[in-house]
Amino acid sequence: MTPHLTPDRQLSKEPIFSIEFFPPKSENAAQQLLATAKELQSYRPDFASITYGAGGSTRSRTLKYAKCLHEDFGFKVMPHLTCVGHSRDELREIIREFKDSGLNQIMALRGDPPQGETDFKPHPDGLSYANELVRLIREVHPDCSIGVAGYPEKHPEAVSSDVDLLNLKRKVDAGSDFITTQLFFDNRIYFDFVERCQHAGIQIPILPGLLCITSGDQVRRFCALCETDIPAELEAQLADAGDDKQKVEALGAEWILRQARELLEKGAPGIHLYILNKSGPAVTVLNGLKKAGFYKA
Ligand SMILES: NC(=O)C1=CN([C@@H]2O[C@H](COP(=O)(O)OP(=O)(O)OC[C@H]3O[C@@H](n4cnc5c(N)ncnc54)[C@H](O)[C@@H]3O)[C@@H](O)[C@H]2O)C=CC1
Ligand SMILES: Nc1nc(=O)c2c([nH]1)NC[C@@H]1CN(c3ccc(C(=O)N[C@@H](CCC(=O)O)C(=O)O)cc3)CN21
Repeated sequence: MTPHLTPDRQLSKEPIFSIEFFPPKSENAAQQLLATAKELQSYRPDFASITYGAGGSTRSRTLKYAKCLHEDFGFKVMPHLTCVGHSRDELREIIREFKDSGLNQIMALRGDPPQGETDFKPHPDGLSYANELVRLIREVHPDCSIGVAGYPEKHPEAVSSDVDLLNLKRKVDAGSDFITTQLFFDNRIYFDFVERCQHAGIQIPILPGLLCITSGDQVRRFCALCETDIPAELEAQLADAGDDKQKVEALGAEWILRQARELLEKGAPGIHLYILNKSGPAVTVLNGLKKAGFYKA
């Protein structure tokens, strides 16, 4: 099963378009998520994913907002699930909860180490790698569409790109349906990755993940963490814009619109936007893609 395409999009063979939320921690942040969901509803994303942070509180928050986006806004929702801090039995229970809530897509991740820790430590009765989680989801929720993460610039912990690719292949062989990539700002990196995946026998869709930039410091911090390169041209634009939030958001949206246009022109199956619960950049990108003829008005 490929990622869920809305039926009319499938008929018209339009590329996939999906958005990613994170579960809000405050009332203000919750209002922002709701306003963004409302604003993006009319763009009919094929699915909306929602992240899963480390620890117990996120379990209920991810499920709460997954249900809200599904039931109140009609999105097909793909909750993330990570192995962090959970036993196998707990993971089975969460997968069943997703299933019982009508959620039929899951992003299967190992997960980041909790804040303040540098190494991932598996739960004593838990799972160590995402390929094991893919297998567990297949057992508990056989008809689920399963997404996994791919790293065009290599996962920071992997000793080499080749080893990382073999590990991606394990996730594919365990039964995943599609790959969403880690964010990147240089399309050549994506196209090279797709080619390497093809050589490794990976045939499922590879959906490029693009980050909606909202602040220079935030993007630098996050890119340092996941070892994503910021091209010199983008860095120069960010430096030039400094703390001018409007300028940063505009140049960021323009950058990913340009990326998205080229990705789609050259055959990417669609785009996945890391929107950070904000609608502005996504609207700019989607309107730009409509204007370029990739989506119907
Ligand atoms: N929450 C989100 O939206 C996203 C989170 N991430 C984060 O990225 C990190 C990695 O997650 P995943 O990609 O799901 O992890 P993963 O389990 O696929 O890979 C983690 C590391 O272990 C290696 N590895 C994988 N399977 C292995 C195996 N069977 N034997 C030996 N080594 C293996 C990989 O090469 C990689 O270096 C997490 O920190 C995850 O939360 C990544 C993308 C999206
Ligand atoms: N290793 C890893 N962990 C993740 O959770 C993750 C990825 N990679 N890659 C794909 C998406 C992108 N995600 C992101 C990307 C950026 C921020 C970020 O910049 N956060 C801001 C605060 C955002 C806000 O409130 O506006 C920060 O300053 O950390 C967070 C999650 C979550 N995902």
